[in-house]
Amino acid sequence: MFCKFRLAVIQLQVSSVKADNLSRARRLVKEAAGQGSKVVVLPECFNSPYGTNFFSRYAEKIPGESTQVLSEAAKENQVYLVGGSIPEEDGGKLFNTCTVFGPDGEVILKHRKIHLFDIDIPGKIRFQESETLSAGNSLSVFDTSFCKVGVGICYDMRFAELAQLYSRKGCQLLVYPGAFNMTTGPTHWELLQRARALDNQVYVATASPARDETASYVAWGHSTVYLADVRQQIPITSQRRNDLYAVTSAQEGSS
Ligand SMILES: NC(=O)CC(=O)C(=O)O
Repeated sequence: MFCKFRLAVIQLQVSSVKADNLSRARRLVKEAAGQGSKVVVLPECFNSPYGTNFFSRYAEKIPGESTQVLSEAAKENQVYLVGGSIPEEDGGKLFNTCTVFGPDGEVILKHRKIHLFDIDIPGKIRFQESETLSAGNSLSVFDTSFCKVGVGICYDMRFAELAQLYSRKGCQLLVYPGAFNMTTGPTHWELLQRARALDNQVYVATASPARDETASYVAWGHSTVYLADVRQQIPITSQRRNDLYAVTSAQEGSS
């Protein structure tokens, strides 16, 4: 089942002042809901600058200050709120974690970034999330009154198998809070979203922090929604040769 609804992606200005980030997010969720949005998506690291030197300083337990704000914003505005991500501290480890809240303000999902962003492009960008973060180990799907949704965070979008598994689980919308940069953004950000949408014939939505040229990590921006609504016309789901190939999850059978 898929019902029509309005989705908002919030390209939030993220500063080094956590309280400002939280109040800005709260105000914009209200504004999006006021315009009829039923599902609202915040960017990766919406409460903290994005950088390995910031994660431990901004990290919180869940539930904590930031998720409390998200819960209240979801409830006050009666929306499903995909709360971007925050640095989470749990058991002495740090994670890059997305929480999702229902219109009643209850948390319905916690997704920890599965694929850590470790890249080294000489002369351009070196970023090693694994220096401070641990990876999550679960696929994350939630139901809304409109459709089923699969969640990944930023680098997770590069892994086609994850999107394929979400699609096979019945997701018609994939959301990726993300923060690509000025090197990978221009070449891959849009291309990856279109690829995930086209391969799986699902909607894909991404929310990025707004670009801030003074930040240590300059986000590419360009939050987007992509649609590949050709399921009937080009029925690749039923044409798939499951007798020849398969994508399986180590969690298969347990979910
Ligand atoms: N920031 C990320 O997790 C991913 C990214 O910027 C990229 O894949 O490029």
